Amino acid sequence: MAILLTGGAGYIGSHVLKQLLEKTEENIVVVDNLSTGNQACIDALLEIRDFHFAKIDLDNLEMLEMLIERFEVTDVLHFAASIVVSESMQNPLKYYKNNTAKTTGLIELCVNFGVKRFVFSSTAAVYGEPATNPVDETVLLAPINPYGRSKLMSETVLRDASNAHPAFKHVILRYFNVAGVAGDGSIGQSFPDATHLIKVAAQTALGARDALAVFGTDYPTKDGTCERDYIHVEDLADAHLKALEYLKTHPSDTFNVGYGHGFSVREVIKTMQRVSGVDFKVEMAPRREGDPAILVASSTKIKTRMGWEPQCDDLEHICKTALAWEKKLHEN
Ligand SMILES: NC(=O)c1ccc[n+]([C@@H]2O[C@H](COP(=O)([O-])OP(=O)(O)OC[C@H]3O[C@@H](n4cnc5c(N)ncnc54)[C@H](O)[C@@H]3O)[C@@H](O)[C@H]2O)c1
Ligand SMILES: O=c1ccn([C@@H]2O[C@H](COP(=O)(O)OP(=O)(O)O[C@H]3O[C@H](CO)[C@@H](O)[C@H](O)[C@H]3O)[C@@H](O)[C@H]2O)c(=O)[nH]1
Repeated sequence: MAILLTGGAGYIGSHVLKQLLEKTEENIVVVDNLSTGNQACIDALLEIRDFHFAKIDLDNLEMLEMLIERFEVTDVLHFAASIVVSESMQNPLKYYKNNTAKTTGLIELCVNFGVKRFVFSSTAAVYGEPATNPVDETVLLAPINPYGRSKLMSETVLRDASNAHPAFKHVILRYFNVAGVAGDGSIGQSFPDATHLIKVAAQTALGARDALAVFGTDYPTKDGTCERDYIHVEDLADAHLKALEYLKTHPSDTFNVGYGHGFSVREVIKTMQRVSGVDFKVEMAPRREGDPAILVASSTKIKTRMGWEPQCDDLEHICKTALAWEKKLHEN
């Protein structure tokens, strides 16, 4: 029995990998093409305990098949994807190919080779521009960008596969905005061109960028800037461990993972300025294509059904951990 992680060298996958290595005794296999993930992260995690790492693309089905058979993989956590909303507007085919087509190939392989449980990294972007917030899992799914549509299509493939093959069960986790890094500072978000607000704010506070651009100040929100539900990556990682346990005794299902309250772009910037002590330069810019005004999770379902209890629901803490990691990257 073993757990396979795709995209385990990336930001979220590596934090889940860390918790699996620390808290379980399962055999673990990681595949990643290192397009945005990073070898240093794999090396740091190998210090905790041994696992198998293969640098391959998801489309290498031959190698994936060999790994699933050799390690007798029973569980798959599928993180590997392209993730930047704005890039998906410019280059949608990259998203449909890397996210939907390759995920379909992986699901087919899992069904054919007896994988029992599959946890899928979906996104709040499947909700598009919801009529009200917080959103629960039952509201209309109407993504407004190719990234969200590529993930929604994968959700559909997964549901249909489980319906047709009941021995293959899944949990879909719809993450809201993931931020922060591991409290011990051992791993973090390393991709230098990352576009996420909190990482960009930390880089600007440290002088790695001249200014932070606020994308849109005319949204129908509390201060005109977009509102998002920022969830600490360690709480998100814990949801994956709970999802694997849940699937052993429950049917397939879908869960939001967020805190249930939103912060505007201006509020995030103010928080980063406060924790860094740097009044960095902020510039107002036009809206970024594909951005909804507000996305906030209702997380009642995951709390009541899986017993998930967030430990890091604190924007200051999230910003502090992101800043500490950025400092470490800066010094190396
Ligand atoms: N970061 C967020 O706020 C957020 C929110 C919602 C959902 N998600 C989802 O979470 C998952 C992980 O995101 P992340 O933030 O860790 O991104 P990331 O870019 O850090 O991680 C993705 C990993 O997958 C690898 N990868 C990509 N395509 C691959 C392929 N074809 N073959 C093999 N490896 C491949 C990359 O090298 C990287 O290590 C993604 O599925 C993303 O859609 C992220
Ligand atoms: O330099 C920046 C970066 C971001 N923003 C704004 O900050 C908000 C958050 O943006 P970002 O951190 O890039 O995240 P999202 O575009 O909301 O998308 C993230 O969150 C989604 C879930 O809500 C995931 O699915 C995506 O993979 C992940 O990139 C948005 O309103 C952006 O317009 C700025 O104003 N300036």
